[in-house]
Amino acid sequence: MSENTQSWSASATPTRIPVGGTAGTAAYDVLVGHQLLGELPGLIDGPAAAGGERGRVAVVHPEALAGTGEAIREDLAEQGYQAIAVQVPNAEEAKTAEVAAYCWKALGQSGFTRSDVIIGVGGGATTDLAGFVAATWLRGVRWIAVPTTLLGMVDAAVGGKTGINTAEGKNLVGSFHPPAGVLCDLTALESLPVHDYVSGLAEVIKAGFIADPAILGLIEADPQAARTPQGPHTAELVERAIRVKAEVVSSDLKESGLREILNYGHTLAHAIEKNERYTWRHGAAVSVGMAFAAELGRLAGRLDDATADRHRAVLESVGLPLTYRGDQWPRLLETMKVDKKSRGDRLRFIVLDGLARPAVLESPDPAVLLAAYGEVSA
Ligand SMILES: NC(=O)c1ccc[n+]([C@@H]2O[C@H](COP(=O)([O-])OP(=O)(O)OC[C@H]3O[C@@H](n4cnc5c(N)ncnc54)[C@H](O)[C@@H]3O)[C@@H](O)[C@H]2O)c1
Ligand SMILES: O=C(O)C(=O)C[C@@H](O)[C@H](O)[C@H](O)COP(=O)(O)O
Ligand SMILES: [Zn+2]
Repeated sequence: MSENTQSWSASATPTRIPVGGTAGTAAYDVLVGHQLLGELPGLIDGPAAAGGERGRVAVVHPEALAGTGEAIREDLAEQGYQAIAVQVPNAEEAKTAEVAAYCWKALGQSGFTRSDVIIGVGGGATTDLAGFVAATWLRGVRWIAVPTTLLGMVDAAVGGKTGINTAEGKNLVGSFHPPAGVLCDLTALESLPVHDYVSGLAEVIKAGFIADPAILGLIEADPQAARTPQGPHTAELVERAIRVKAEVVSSDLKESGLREILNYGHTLAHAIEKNERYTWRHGAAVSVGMAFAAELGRLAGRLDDATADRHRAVLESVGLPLTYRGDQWPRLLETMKVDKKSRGDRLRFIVLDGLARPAVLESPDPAVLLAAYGEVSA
């Protein structure tokens, strides 16, 4: 499907979800609506703008959004910015040290200074990369996220976790570097292939299990409708999931405690992604990871059967996977040991003590881990 180039014309009032500044970082808003690109100059110039000379802007976008990236660059150039477009590979192929170095080169060659701004336009892979490049260039320049996937809007673009993968694991190199603003134009979702849209639903469902069960009710009421951006509850699902994330990261930007709940299902998910050389969509891996975490919670005596079973039902109803290769357990276990939640030799998982009651499970019995994996093995 061809991309759906976003428009600059005046918008109906968007929903504005505030994200509080912590750890010395500035607060910002996540806007959800349509035709939001008119907000860009205000965000680029920042609160201290004196109406003077307009600086440099780099629009980082994936191949799939070449038209959108160029349209944004042209519009910014017409408004007086020295705008460059930096095209990067689609999906996880962009989250590498080589692609980050390519972006640094583009910034260096255009004379990018500390008052200049990066705009990441694309899915979570693109905004993770663009944010990481912003965090590292000159030790940190401002950046704006324009997420164009469901997953990017509800999760990746919000909260300032930026980074790239290495051969040893997912997101192993990165920085906490919040954006100056996030523009979620729901129109962009219309060109997203269905499997990418459904992948994003995994993070929406995660937000439902860890904090906002109303999300689960909206999806369970009509799972087929939830699979498309035309569904009746799309805006509400997007906004509810963003509010869950915004509330968590507003109080714990650097993951010293509460923020770990956003990693529900991710310990196994990241191991699967690495095992598949990052060819699986993140949301698909998170789906299997949540099915596993539910079994782990149940077998550890923490989670009731009804809530554990509800994971399988709701994930399956929208077409997300529940199983992974049984013979891969030893490799997955090795990879999970370098998960960022691990401390020394102690594996740590997020489990549920009940619906919307996330908690940490420390050093689970290896037999329980294996039994939980048995429940999601194909
Ligand atoms: N930083 C965080 O807090 C955080 C949170 C969740 C996920 N993530 C990361 O996000 C990434 C996954 O993001 P994703 O699911 O958005 O996938 P993605 O960024 O890989 O995008 C999926 C595909 O869709 C294309 N695409 C993007 N927008 C499109 C559009 N509107 N129309 C057509 N095609 C479009 C992309 O080019 C890509 O090929 C993973 O790397 C994951 O680790 C980060
Ligand atoms: O924002 C967070 O914190 C999350 O854990 C959200 C996750 O959905 C996301 O995939 C994140 O990138 C995982 O972070 P990591 O620190 O485990 O790499
Ligand atoms: Zn995730």
